[in-house]
Amino acid sequence: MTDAGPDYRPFLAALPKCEHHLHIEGSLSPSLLFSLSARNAIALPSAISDIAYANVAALEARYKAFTSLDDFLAYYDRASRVLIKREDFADLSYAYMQKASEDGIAHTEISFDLQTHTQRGIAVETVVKGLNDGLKKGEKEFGITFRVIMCILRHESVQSCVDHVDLALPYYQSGDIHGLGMCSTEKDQHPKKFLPVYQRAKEVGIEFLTAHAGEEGPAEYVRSALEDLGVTRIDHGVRSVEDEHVLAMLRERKTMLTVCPLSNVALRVVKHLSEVPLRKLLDAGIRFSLNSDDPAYFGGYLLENYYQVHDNFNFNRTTWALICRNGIEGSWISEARKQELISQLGRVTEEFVTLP
Ligand SMILES: Nc1ncnc2[nH]cnc12
Ligand SMILES: [Zn+2]
Repeated sequence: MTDAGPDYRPFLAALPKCEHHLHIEGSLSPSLLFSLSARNAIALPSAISDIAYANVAALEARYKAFTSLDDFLAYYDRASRVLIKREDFADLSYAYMQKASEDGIAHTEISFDLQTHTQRGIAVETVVKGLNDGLKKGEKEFGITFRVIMCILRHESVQSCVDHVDLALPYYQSGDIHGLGMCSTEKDQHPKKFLPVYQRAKEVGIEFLTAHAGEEGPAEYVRSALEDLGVTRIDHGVRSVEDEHVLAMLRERKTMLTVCPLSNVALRVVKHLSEVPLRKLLDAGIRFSLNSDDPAYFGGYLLENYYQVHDNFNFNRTTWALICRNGIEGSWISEARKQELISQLGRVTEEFVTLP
Protein backbone atom coordinates (compact mmCIF):
# COMPACT_ATOMS: atom_id res chain seq x y z
CA MET A 1 0.00 0.00 0.00
CA THR A 2 1.40 3.42 -0.99
CA ASP A 3 0.04 6.93 -0.43
CA ALA A 4 -1.56 6.61 -3.84
CA GLY A 5 -3.47 3.51 -2.72
CA PRO A 6 -2.83 -0.18 -3.28
CA ASP A 7 -0.52 -1.21 -6.09
CA TYR A 8 -2.70 -2.40 -8.99
CA ARG A 9 0.20 -2.91 -11.37
CA PRO A 10 0.75 -6.66 -10.76
CA PHE A 11 -3.01 -7.22 -11.14
CA LEU A 12 -3.22 -5.18 -14.37
CA ALA A 13 -0.17 -7.01 -15.73
CA ALA A 14 -1.69 -10.42 -14.90
CA LEU A 15 -5.12 -9.77 -16.46
CA PRO A 16 -5.63 -11.76 -19.70
CA LYS A 17 -5.86 -8.64 -21.84
CA CYS A 18 -7.23 -8.49 -25.38
CA GLU A 19 -6.07 -5.79 -27.77
CA HIS A 20 -8.35 -4.94 -30.71
CA HIS A 21 -6.97 -1.69 -32.04
CA LEU A 22 -3.32 -1.85 -33.01
CA HIS A 23 -1.99 -0.63 -36.33
CA ILE A 24 1.01 -2.82 -36.97
CA GLU A 25 2.68 0.02 -38.91
CA GLY A 26 2.17 2.08 -35.75
CA SER A 27 4.36 -0.35 -33.83
CA LEU A 28 7.35 0.51 -36.03
CA SER A 29 9.69 2.02 -33.45
CA PRO A 30 12.26 4.67 -34.42
CA SER A 31 15.06 2.17 -33.79
CA LEU A 32 13.50 -0.51 -36.05
CA LEU A 33 12.78 2.25 -38.59
CA PHE A 34 16.45 3.24 -38.72
CA SER A 35 17.62 -0.36 -38.91
CA LEU A 36 15.19 -1.27 -41.74
CA SER A 37 16.14 1.92 -43.57
CA ALA A 38 19.77 0.76 -43.49
CA ARG A 39 18.91 -2.89 -44.33
CA ASN A 40 16.86 -1.88 -47.38
CA ALA A 41 18.94 1.17 -48.37
CA ILE A 42 15.87 3.41 -48.17
CA ALA A 43 16.86 7.00 -47.42
CA LEU A 44 14.77 8.62 -44.72
CA PRO A 45 13.28 11.99 -45.69
CA SER A 46 15.79 14.76 -45.29
CA ALA A 47 14.63 17.36 -47.76
CA ILE A 48 11.38 18.24 -46.04
CA SER A 49 13.25 20.72 -43.84
CA ASP A 50 12.50 18.17 -41.20
CA ILE A 51 15.31 17.57 -38.80
CA ALA A 52 13.20 14.91 -37.11
CA TYR A 53 14.97 12.16 -39.01
CA ALA A 54 18.47 13.21 -37.88
CA ASN A 55 18.58 10.32 -35.39
CA VAL A 56 16.42 8.13 -33.15
CA ALA A 57 16.32 10.68 -30.33
CA ALA A 58 15.26 13.55 -32.63
CA LEU A 59 12.50 11.40 -34.09
CA GLU A 60 11.28 10.31 -30.67
CA ALA A 61 11.15 13.97 -29.65
CA ARG A 62 9.09 14.87 -32.73
CA TYR A 63 6.69 12.04 -31.91
CA LYS A 64 5.92 13.80 -28.64
CA ALA A 65 4.65 16.89 -30.44
CA PHE A 66 1.86 15.79 -32.80
CA THR A 67 -0.73 18.48 -33.31
CA SER A 68 -3.49 16.36 -34.88
CA LEU A 69 -4.33 13.04 -36.50
CA ASP A 70 -3.19 14.31 -39.89
CA ASP A 71 0.13 15.58 -38.51
CA PHE A 72 0.80 12.10 -37.09
CA LEU A 73 -0.35 10.31 -40.25
CA ALA A 74 2.33 12.07 -42.32
CA TYR A 75 5.06 10.55 -40.10
CA TYR A 76 3.33 7.18 -39.96
CA ASP A 77 3.05 7.05 -43.73
CA ARG A 78 6.65 8.09 -44.33
CA ALA A 79 8.01 5.56 -41.86
CA SER A 80 6.08 2.71 -43.52
CA ARG A 81 8.21 3.15 -46.64
CA VAL A 82 11.09 1.17 -45.12
CA LEU A 83 8.95 -1.99 -45.15
CA ILE A 84 9.90 -3.77 -48.35
CA LYS A 85 10.42 -7.50 -47.96
CA ARG A 86 8.39 -10.31 -46.43
CA GLU A 87 10.94 -10.58 -43.63
CA ASP A 88 10.52 -6.86 -42.81
CA PHE A 89 6.81 -7.37 -42.21
CA ALA A 90 7.58 -10.53 -40.23
CA ASP A 91 10.15 -8.74 -38.07
CA LEU A 92 7.65 -5.96 -37.41
CA SER A 93 4.79 -8.22 -36.33
CA TYR A 94 7.08 -10.50 -34.31
CA ALA A 95 8.54 -7.49 -32.45
CA TYR A 96 4.99 -6.48 -31.56
CA MET A 97 4.19 -10.03 -30.32
CA GLN A 98 7.27 -9.94 -28.08
CA LYS A 99 6.07 -6.69 -26.57
CA ALA A 100 2.52 -8.06 -26.30
CA SER A 101 3.86 -11.02 -24.36
CA GLU A 102 5.76 -8.76 -21.94
CA ASP A 103 2.52 -6.82 -21.42
CA GLY A 104 0.43 -9.91 -20.64
CA ILE A 105 -1.73 -9.79 -23.77
CA ALA A 106 -3.66 -13.03 -24.27
CA HIS A 107 -5.29 -12.24 -27.61
CA THR A 108 -4.64 -9.52 -30.18
CA GLU A 109 -6.38 -8.27 -33.32
CA ILE A 110 -3.91 -6.28 -35.39
CA SER A 111 -4.69 -3.99 -38.33
CA PHE A 112 -2.60 -3.23 -41.37
CA ASP A 113 -3.03 -0.71 -44.22
CA LEU A 114 -2.70 -2.55 -47.51
CA GLN A 115 -2.98 0.54 -49.74
CA THR A 116 0.06 2.14 -48.08
CA HIS A 117 2.15 -0.76 -49.34
CA THR A 118 0.62 -1.63 -52.72
CA GLN A 119 1.02 1.99 -53.81
CA ARG A 120 4.77 1.57 -53.42
CA GLY A 121 4.72 -1.56 -55.52
CA ILE A 122 4.82 -4.06 -52.66
CA ALA A 123 2.89 -7.25 -53.42
CA VAL A 124 -0.14 -8.17 -51.30
CA GLU A 125 1.46 -11.57 -50.67
CA THR A 126 4.61 -9.95 -49.22
CA VAL A 127 2.62 -7.88 -46.75
CA VAL A 128 0.06 -10.47 -45.68
CA LYS A 129 2.31 -13.50 -45.53
CA GLY A 130 5.10 -11.51 -43.86
CA LEU A 131 2.78 -10.26 -41.12
CA ASN A 132 1.38 -13.76 -40.63
CA ASP A 133 4.91 -15.22 -40.37
CA GLY A 134 5.71 -12.97 -37.40
CA LEU A 135 2.31 -13.41 -35.77
CA LYS A 136 2.40 -17.20 -36.05
CA LYS A 137 5.92 -17.32 -34.62
CA GLY A 138 4.68 -15.15 -31.73
CA GLU A 139 1.60 -17.32 -31.21
CA LYS A 140 3.75 -20.44 -31.02
CA GLU A 141 6.30 -18.91 -28.66
CA PHE A 142 4.02 -16.92 -26.36
CA GLY A 143 0.58 -18.54 -26.72
CA ILE A 144 -1.00 -15.26 -27.83
CA THR A 145 -3.87 -15.84 -30.26
CA PHE A 146 -4.38 -13.33 -33.05
CA ARG A 147 -6.65 -12.03 -35.80
CA VAL A 148 -5.75 -9.76 -38.73
CA ILE A 149 -7.81 -6.79 -39.92
CA MET A 150 -7.23 -5.00 -43.21
CA CYS A 151 -7.96 -1.27 -42.88
CA ILE A 152 -8.94 0.66 -45.95
CA LEU A 153 -7.74 4.27 -46.04
CA ARG A 154 -10.27 7.09 -46.08
CA HIS A 155 -7.88 9.47 -47.82
CA GLU A 156 -7.87 7.17 -50.87
CA SER A 157 -10.64 6.94 -53.46
CA VAL A 158 -13.64 4.74 -52.78
CA GLN A 159 -12.75 2.77 -55.91
CA SER A 160 -9.25 2.07 -54.60
CA CYS A 161 -10.77 0.85 -51.33
CA VAL A 162 -13.22 -1.48 -53.13
CA ASP A 163 -10.38 -2.77 -55.33
CA HIS A 164 -8.30 -3.56 -52.26
CA VAL A 165 -11.09 -5.65 -50.76
CA ASP A 166 -10.98 -7.67 -53.98
CA LEU A 167 -7.18 -7.83 -53.96
CA ALA A 168 -7.18 -9.12 -50.41
CA LEU A 169 -10.01 -11.61 -50.94
CA PRO A 170 -7.81 -14.69 -51.49
CA TYR A 171 -6.19 -14.00 -48.12
CA TYR A 172 -9.55 -13.77 -46.37
CA GLN A 173 -10.37 -17.11 -47.97
CA SER A 174 -7.08 -18.66 -46.85
CA GLY A 175 -7.60 -17.42 -43.26
CA ASP A 176 -4.69 -14.97 -43.30
CA ILE A 177 -7.01 -11.95 -42.90
CA HIS A 178 -10.21 -11.97 -40.86
CA GLY A 179 -11.72 -8.51 -40.53
CA LEU A 180 -12.17 -5.26 -42.41
CA GLY A 181 -11.67 -1.81 -40.92
CA MET A 182 -11.38 1.78 -42.10
CA CYS A 183 -8.90 4.34 -40.83
CA SER A 184 -6.83 7.43 -41.71
CA THR A 185 -8.00 11.03 -41.81
CA GLU A 186 -11.55 11.42 -40.47
CA LYS A 187 -12.50 15.08 -40.85
CA ASP A 188 -15.00 15.62 -43.68
CA GLN A 189 -15.01 11.92 -44.53
CA HIS A 190 -18.56 10.84 -43.82
CA PRO A 191 -18.66 7.05 -43.38
CA LYS A 192 -21.55 6.77 -45.83
CA LYS A 193 -19.15 7.69 -48.63
CA PHE A 194 -17.54 4.26 -48.12
CA LEU A 195 -20.77 2.28 -48.35
CA PRO A 196 -19.66 0.55 -51.60
CA VAL A 197 -16.63 -0.85 -49.75
CA TYR A 198 -18.69 -2.36 -46.96
CA GLN A 199 -21.29 -3.59 -49.43
CA ARG A 200 -18.56 -5.37 -51.34
CA ALA A 201 -17.16 -6.84 -48.12
CA LYS A 202 -20.58 -8.26 -47.22
CA GLU A 203 -21.12 -9.57 -50.76
CA VAL A 204 -17.88 -11.55 -50.60
CA GLY A 205 -18.65 -12.87 -47.11
CA ILE A 206 -16.29 -10.89 -44.86
CA GLU A 207 -17.84 -11.42 -41.48
CA PHE A 208 -16.02 -9.07 -39.12
CA LEU A 209 -16.53 -5.38 -39.83
CA THR A 210 -15.28 -2.36 -37.93
CA ALA A 211 -14.46 1.29 -38.68
CA HIS A 212 -12.65 4.18 -37.04
CA ALA A 213 -15.32 6.72 -36.13
CA GLY A 214 -15.85 9.40 -33.51
CA GLU A 215 -12.14 10.01 -32.94
CA GLU A 216 -11.85 13.50 -34.47
CA GLY A 217 -15.16 13.16 -36.28
CA PRO A 218 -18.59 13.71 -34.66
CA ALA A 219 -20.94 11.19 -33.04
CA GLU A 220 -22.95 11.23 -36.29
CA TYR A 221 -20.06 9.33 -37.91
CA VAL A 222 -20.46 6.60 -35.30
CA ARG A 223 -24.17 6.39 -36.07
CA SER A 224 -23.44 6.19 -39.78
CA ALA A 225 -20.79 3.48 -39.34
CA LEU A 226 -23.32 1.41 -37.38
CA GLU A 227 -26.44 2.03 -39.44
CA ASP A 228 -25.15 2.69 -42.95
CA LEU A 229 -22.04 0.50 -43.04
CA GLY A 230 -23.31 -2.19 -40.67
CA VAL A 231 -20.15 -2.51 -38.58
CA THR A 232 -20.30 -4.50 -35.35
CA ARG A 233 -17.44 -2.72 -33.66
CA ILE A 234 -16.28 0.91 -33.55
CA ASP A 235 -12.64 1.95 -33.33
CA HIS A 236 -12.26 4.90 -30.93
CA GLY A 237 -15.86 6.15 -30.78
CA VAL A 238 -15.09 8.42 -27.83
CA ARG A 239 -17.11 11.28 -29.30
CA SER A 240 -20.23 9.07 -29.07
CA VAL A 241 -20.71 10.56 -25.61
CA GLU A 242 -21.76 13.80 -27.28
CA ASP A 243 -25.03 12.22 -28.45
CA GLU A 244 -27.42 10.31 -26.19
CA HIS A 245 -29.07 8.60 -29.20
CA VAL A 246 -25.76 7.21 -30.36
CA LEU A 247 -25.02 5.99 -26.83
CA ALA A 248 -28.41 4.27 -26.73
CA MET A 249 -27.70 2.65 -30.09
CA LEU A 250 -24.31 1.35 -28.89
CA ARG A 251 -25.85 0.02 -25.68
CA GLU A 252 -28.75 -1.72 -27.41
CA ARG A 253 -26.50 -3.35 -29.98
CA LYS A 254 -23.86 -4.23 -27.35
CA THR A 255 -21.28 -2.71 -29.67
CA MET A 256 -17.76 -2.57 -28.29
CA LEU A 257 -15.70 0.59 -28.69
CA THR A 258 -11.95 0.08 -28.99
CA VAL A 259 -10.78 3.09 -26.98
CA CYS A 260 -7.14 4.24 -27.16
CA PRO A 261 -6.35 6.51 -24.19
CA LEU A 262 -2.70 7.45 -24.85
CA SER A 263 -3.49 7.96 -28.52
CA ASN A 264 -6.31 10.37 -27.65
CA VAL A 265 -3.88 12.46 -25.62
CA ALA A 266 -1.06 12.33 -28.21
CA LEU A 267 -3.39 13.38 -31.05
CA ARG A 268 -5.13 16.02 -28.95
CA VAL A 269 -8.55 14.44 -29.06
CA VAL A 270 -8.48 15.26 -25.33
CA LYS A 271 -6.21 17.58 -23.36
CA HIS A 272 -5.57 15.12 -20.55
CA LEU A 273 -6.02 11.40 -20.10
CA SER A 274 -8.57 11.99 -17.35
CA GLU A 275 -10.84 13.50 -20.04
CA VAL A 276 -11.15 10.25 -22.02
CA PRO A 277 -14.84 9.55 -21.27
CA LEU A 278 -14.37 6.13 -19.68
CA ARG A 279 -16.61 6.80 -16.69
CA LYS A 280 -19.34 8.17 -18.87
CA LEU A 281 -19.17 5.07 -21.06
CA LEU A 282 -19.26 2.77 -18.03
CA ASP A 283 -22.21 4.66 -16.55
CA ALA A 284 -24.04 4.50 -19.88
CA GLY A 285 -23.48 0.73 -20.05
CA ILE A 286 -21.29 0.91 -23.16
CA ARG A 287 -18.72 -1.82 -23.65
CA PHE A 288 -15.18 -0.82 -24.47
CA SER A 289 -11.71 -2.29 -24.58
CA LEU A 290 -8.47 -0.39 -24.01
CA ASN A 291 -5.88 -0.31 -26.78
CA SER A 292 -2.56 1.21 -27.80
CA ASP A 293 -3.41 2.21 -31.44
CA ASP A 294 0.12 3.23 -32.59
CA PRO A 295 2.30 2.48 -29.57
CA ALA A 296 5.63 3.40 -31.15
CA TYR A 297 4.29 6.92 -31.69
CA PHE A 298 2.08 7.56 -28.68
CA GLY A 299 4.31 6.83 -25.70
CA GLY A 300 3.22 3.39 -24.62
CA TYR A 301 2.09 -0.14 -25.40
CA LEU A 302 -1.02 -1.72 -23.95
CA LEU A 303 0.06 -2.21 -20.35
CA GLU A 304 1.18 1.41 -20.14
CA ASN A 305 -2.33 2.40 -21.27
CA TYR A 306 -3.79 0.26 -18.45
CA TYR A 307 -1.38 1.78 -15.90
CA GLN A 308 -2.10 5.35 -16.91
CA VAL A 309 -5.86 4.73 -16.98
CA HIS A 310 -5.60 3.37 -13.46
CA ASP A 311 -3.55 6.36 -12.30
CA ASN A 312 -6.25 8.67 -13.64
CA PHE A 313 -9.46 6.75 -12.91
CA ASN A 314 -8.62 4.59 -9.95
CA PHE A 315 -11.02 1.83 -11.03
CA ASN A 316 -11.62 -0.95 -8.52
CA ARG A 317 -10.98 -4.64 -9.13
CA THR A 318 -14.57 -5.29 -10.19
CA THR A 319 -14.48 -2.53 -12.81
CA TRP A 320 -11.16 -3.77 -14.17
CA ALA A 321 -12.56 -7.30 -14.38
CA LEU A 322 -15.59 -5.94 -16.27
CA ILE A 323 -13.39 -4.04 -18.76
CA CYS A 324 -11.28 -7.14 -19.30
CA ARG A 325 -14.34 -9.38 -19.69
CA ASN A 326 -15.94 -7.02 -22.20
CA GLY A 327 -12.70 -7.15 -24.18
CA ILE A 328 -12.84 -10.94 -24.22
CA GLU A 329 -16.51 -11.01 -25.22
CA GLY A 330 -15.93 -8.43 -27.96
CA SER A 331 -13.08 -10.41 -29.54
CA TRP A 332 -13.53 -12.15 -32.87
CA ILE A 333 -12.61 -15.56 -31.47
CA SER A 334 -14.29 -18.92 -30.86
CA GLU A 335 -16.58 -19.47 -27.89
CA ALA A 336 -14.07 -22.01 -26.57
CA ARG A 337 -11.25 -19.45 -26.57
CA LYS A 338 -13.53 -16.91 -24.88
CA GLN A 339 -14.36 -19.39 -22.13
CA GLU A 340 -10.66 -20.15 -21.65
CA LEU A 341 -9.90 -16.45 -21.21
CA ILE A 342 -12.89 -15.88 -18.94
CA SER A 343 -11.67 -18.71 -16.68
CA GLN A 344 -8.19 -17.16 -16.66
CA LEU A 345 -9.74 -13.82 -15.73
CA GLY A 346 -11.59 -15.52 -12.85
CA ARG A 347 -8.35 -17.00 -11.52
CA VAL A 348 -6.52 -13.65 -11.68
CA THR A 349 -9.38 -11.80 -9.97
CA GLU A 350 -9.34 -14.41 -7.18
CA GLU A 351 -5.58 -14.18 -6.81
CA PHE A 352 -5.82 -10.43 -6.22
CA VAL A 353 -8.85 -10.68 -3.92
CA THR A 354 -7.26 -8.33 -1.36
CA LEU A 355 -7.45 -5.39 -3.80
CA PRO A 356 -10.53 -3.24 -3.28
N1 LIG B 1 -5.56 6.79 -34.62
C1 LIG B 1 -5.75 6.62 -35.92
N2 LIG B 1 -6.83 7.14 -36.50
C2 LIG B 1 -7.04 7.00 -37.81
N3 LIG B 1 -6.20 6.36 -38.61
C3 LIG B 1 -5.10 5.81 -38.08
N4 LIG B 1 -4.11 5.13 -38.66
C4 LIG B 1 -3.25 4.82 -37.69
N5 LIG B 1 -3.66 5.30 -36.52
C5 LIG B 1 -4.83 5.92 -36.73
ZN1 LIG C 1 -6.45 3.55 -35.04
